Amino acid sequence: MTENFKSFSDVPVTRRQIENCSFSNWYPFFKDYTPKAEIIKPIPEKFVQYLEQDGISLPTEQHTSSFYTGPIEKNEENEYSDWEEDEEDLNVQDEDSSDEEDKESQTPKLDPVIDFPEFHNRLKSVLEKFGAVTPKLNWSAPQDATWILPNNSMKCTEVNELYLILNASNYIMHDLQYAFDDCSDSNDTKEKPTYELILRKWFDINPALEFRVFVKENQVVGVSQRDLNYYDYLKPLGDTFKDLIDEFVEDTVIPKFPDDSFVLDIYIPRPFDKIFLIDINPFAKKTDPLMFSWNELMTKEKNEEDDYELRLVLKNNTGRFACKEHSENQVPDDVVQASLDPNSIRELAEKWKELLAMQDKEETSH
Ligand SMILES: Nc1ncnc2c1ncn2[C@@H]1O[C@H](COP(=O)(O)OP(=O)(O)OP(=O)(O)O)[C@@H](O)[C@H]1O
Repeated sequence: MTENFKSFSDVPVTRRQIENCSFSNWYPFFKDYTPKAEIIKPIPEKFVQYLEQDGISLPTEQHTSSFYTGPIEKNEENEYSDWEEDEEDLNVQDEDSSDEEDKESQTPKLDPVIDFPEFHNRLKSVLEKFGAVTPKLNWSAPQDATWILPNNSMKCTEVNELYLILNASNYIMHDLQYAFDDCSDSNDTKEKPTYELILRKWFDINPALEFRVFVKENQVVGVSQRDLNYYDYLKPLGDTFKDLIDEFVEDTVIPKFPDDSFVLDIYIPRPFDKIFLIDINPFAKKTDPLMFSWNELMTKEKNEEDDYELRLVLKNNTGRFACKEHSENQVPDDVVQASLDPNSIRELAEKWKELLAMQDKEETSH
């Protein structure tokens, strides 16, 4: 083990390292290995404000979404609600805050067509070119907000879907507000990053064939399955995957990527002869270690055969790792179904209210 990595708390991550993982900084090096993408950089300041504002206001041009029924309000935690109860709750606040809210509600919401029309048209033209896209900002994709789209995925085929999913995501807010929070040199400069929007052409990915590769000081120290479900066909393919990963890291990534420790997200589709690069993350706590722990990765040394572990969910440890990521996505099936149809969402709201009223009655009678 080298002196640089004694224990997990000793791992410094710098602003530069985070910036190196920003999509537009690595994409030009690995274009041949990355699914098609369009980078919009810089994005207009007004669009950043639009993402940060309370609530979602969709463009004033004709709404084409079949599921959009009106404004959706965001609360302080960037969560959404259009229940009346919440509005009533808000009224029981001290005068100052209600004044502030009055002011806020009087502030006109930004509107893409009026406030950033060129950017809005650019989004539409990329959608036309690619057919379907999945968005991300510099580092994060809105994986926590798929519940807001009818297909319950990050696939966007129209511009309103882009606005909805980006606005609903806390992961997107993280990129906007906390990107450099854990950096050892984050206090040196308060300078904000140059924000970018990435529109990746959609393709159907088999999650079983996505892997996360941990590289420490130019050595692969571990590879984890990314989707933590059990797939019986993965184990016999282990050696094939490792050969491809070794070659890709040594011959393609290390010669071009500026840091010597990093984490790759890769995809190895059939017939298992090529690697696609999905993302590069910092070798740091903010990157999910998946089936490893960070302590384990930090202290990992190659074994005698100069080998590392490809960790898979096995039949006998299915329960240990099987969990749904991005738990925000776990909404009741009724809600997902209702989001497909405006009438159903109204019915669901009514039912919900009735249930709450019944519950209230029961509680007061006890
Ligand atoms: N072009 C694409 N088409 C369809 N799905 C995609 C595409 N690119 C990425 N994905 C899916 O989106 C997921 C998230 O993408 P990505 O890793 O870039 O986001 P992220 O926010 O950096 O995630 P994490 O925080 O887990 O690293 C990928 O695991 C993959 O399943």
